[in-house]
Amino acid sequence: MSYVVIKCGGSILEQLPETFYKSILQLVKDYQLKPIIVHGGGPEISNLLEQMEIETTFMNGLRVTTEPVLDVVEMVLSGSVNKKISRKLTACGGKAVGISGIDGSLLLGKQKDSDLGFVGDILSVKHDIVKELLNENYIPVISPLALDENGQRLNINADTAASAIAKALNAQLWMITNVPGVMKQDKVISQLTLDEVEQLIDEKIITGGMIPKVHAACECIESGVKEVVIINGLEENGLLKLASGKQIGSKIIGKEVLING
Ligand SMILES: Nc1ncnc2c1ncn2[C@@H]1O[C@H](COP(=O)(O)OP(=O)(O)O)[C@@H](O)[C@H]1O
Ligand SMILES: CC(=O)N[C@@H](CCC(=O)OP(=O)(O)O)C(=O)O
Repeated sequence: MSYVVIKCGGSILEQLPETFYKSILQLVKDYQLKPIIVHGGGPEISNLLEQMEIETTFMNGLRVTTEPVLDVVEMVLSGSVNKKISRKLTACGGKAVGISGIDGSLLLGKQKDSDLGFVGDILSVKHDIVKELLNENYIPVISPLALDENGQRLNINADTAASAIAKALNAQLWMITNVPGVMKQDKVISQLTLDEVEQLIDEKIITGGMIPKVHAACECIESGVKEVVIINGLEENGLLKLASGKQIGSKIIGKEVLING
């Protein structure tokens, strides 16, 4: 059994069909994989903030997080979004358990940059709770919050949280989003090296929410994670295609693979 972290982006969550959740269960049954879901919820947070007339801004794809914003982030991520995913997996016959990165002291973070407020980087992952759930055949569904060493809550970008968890478990990382991968001039780039990622950011071809995503992907690859791919959640049987080794979406690789020697 090997682990796979499936990061579900808020950009696509509302549109994921029932077959997506069913295929998560099929990964267990037919491919001997142990899935761990890490989810975002950026658009849902922005919607509620707007309804509450709380202003929200982003810097390089990360939400500037004041105390009132943090309350909404926790409410949306660990509340409605987390429970909705658990409910959908349960409705398909899965054993899902929704937790946040705070539960079981899973994610220890530290404030990233004072300009971003309560936004964190991950210092360590205490994965006991995840392993115990997996051992009992539960599917962990994790929302991206962390505590710092003083017990302060931190808002963690979901790609960053997924990457840290994949690294800690030496799991594959599949990032599910609303685009077919990293795009350049309307075409998907099927393989990208770490250097190419930086170049595309410099050229402003990779922008916004794709920046934390590719950075999280690169960190994983640098620390030895076997496979990191970015795919569209609406790709038909996308998860099963990945499980059977088919090349879809964008794969982040350490260095160029020379096909003919
Ligand atoms: N080069 C690029 N290729 C594909 N998407 C890009 C690129 N640059 C920026 N993006 C944006 O990144 C978005 C995905 O990031 P984000 O909205 O944070 O998604 P998620 O909620 O799934 O994490 C895409 O919808 C697209 O608007
Ligand atoms: C620090 C930071 O930006 N946190 C994100 C957490 C949710 C997230 O990452 O959701 P997506 O995967 O849908 O983008 C936020 O507040 O929107």
